[in-house]
Amino acid sequence: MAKSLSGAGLRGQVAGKTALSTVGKSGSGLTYRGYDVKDLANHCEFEEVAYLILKGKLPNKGELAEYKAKLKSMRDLPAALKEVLERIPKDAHPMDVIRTGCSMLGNLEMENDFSEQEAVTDRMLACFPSIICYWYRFSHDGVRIDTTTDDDSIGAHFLHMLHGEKPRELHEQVMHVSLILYAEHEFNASTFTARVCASTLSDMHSCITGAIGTLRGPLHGGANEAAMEMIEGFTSADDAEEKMMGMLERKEKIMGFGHAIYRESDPRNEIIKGWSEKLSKDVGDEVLYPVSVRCEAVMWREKKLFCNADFFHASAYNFMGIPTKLFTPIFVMSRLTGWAAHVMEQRADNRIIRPSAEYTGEELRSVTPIDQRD
Ligand SMILES: CC(=O)SCCNC(=O)CCNC(=O)[C@H](O)C(C)(C)COP(=O)(O)OP(=O)(O)OC[C@H]1O[C@@H](n2cnc3c(N)ncnc32)[C@H](O)[C@@H]1OP(=O)(O)O
Ligand SMILES: O=C([O-])CC(=O)C(=O)O
Repeated sequence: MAKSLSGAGLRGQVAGKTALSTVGKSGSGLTYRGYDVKDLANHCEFEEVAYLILKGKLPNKGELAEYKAKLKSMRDLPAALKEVLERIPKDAHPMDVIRTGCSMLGNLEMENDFSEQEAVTDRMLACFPSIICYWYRFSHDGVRIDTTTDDDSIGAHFLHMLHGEKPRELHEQVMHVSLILYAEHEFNASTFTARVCASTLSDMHSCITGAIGTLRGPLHGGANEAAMEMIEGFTSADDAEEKMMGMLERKEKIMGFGHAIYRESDPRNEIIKGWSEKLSKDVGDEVLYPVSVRCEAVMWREKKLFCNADFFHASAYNFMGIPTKLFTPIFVMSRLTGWAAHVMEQRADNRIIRPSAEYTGEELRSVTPIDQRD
């Protein structure tokens, strides 16, 4: 019954102001500070877009070089954080690892006051890939990796630490695109979490830790992992169609499809789909990409549901040799920019976020003494 209320999930309600992005407005599907995401994905590196989101303008060459050099210099992890990461078991979920890593960093390098908000954000941007890969390689391969690579970009740094070798140019390029597509998305659930936390005047690490926990769920960022688990169970496009029809008959939710705001398509899909196709050819894949394309066709034909940003990210990441459980942490490495910018925006014009609830419980009643209760 609650779902039929027009306000369920706060859908359609304006919960605050932002100058950071527009989602699903007519004319363009997604813009960051006035730029179409397709334009950004075609022409920019992720670090340019991070700069745009966090500092308000696209950097010129000198500003970008300086920003990248600064981020590069902050990739190493404090010894106490490495110790914590080494104690987290191999079967932990990497989203829990990055959540703990972010929280621990907040203990070691606390944001003392809001004048440090940009500095602590840059530090997180630089070292989140190190946190993920340090834990992953220690727990899975028993090695203590060097997290101070000299790779030019955050995406290349991540792939280098993960695979133990410098990534190919194609893979670095895909990481730029992927991180750009995931960077910012208005008042999605994880960003709203960050803003609620910020509205109490809490610190940046607490806001980001809460947002990571919210992104983890399969209805939000976790959908890229869930989509991968589904498509790798299909042996061919025909097999995918048959099994999906069964899932739809059983009214199962199909991860990587649908959206709370977009009605006809997610503008990020066609971009990542194009790169997934390119990577599929590159690795000589004859199953995963055709399976994914068939899933898209079946969902549209049967339900008018379209792929969201997560669906083709699954195959794209898989073609680059990225383990499925690291998919959502990559989303974190990127969305951190949007989250932090929203925290800064909330702080700049704050009122504590505290909505009201429609009470559906018992009428007022009095306490029965404990020895008289059933
Ligand atoms: C980066 C991101 O976070 S993008 C989102 C990632 N999440 C996923 O891919 C998870 C799968 N998708 C979903 O669960 C939903 O589409 C959400 C959470 C994204 C949006 O939820 P809502 O805003 O409630 O969806 P919406 O109101 O459009 O749903 C309309 C109907 O379509 C159904 N539907 C929506 N998505 C799906 C899906 N993926 N599979 C099957 N049915 C679906 C809903 O169940 C609903 O039917 P009902 O009214 O009979 O319950
Ligand atoms: O906007 C949303 O609800 C979910 C989403 O696509 C995102 O956060 O990228």
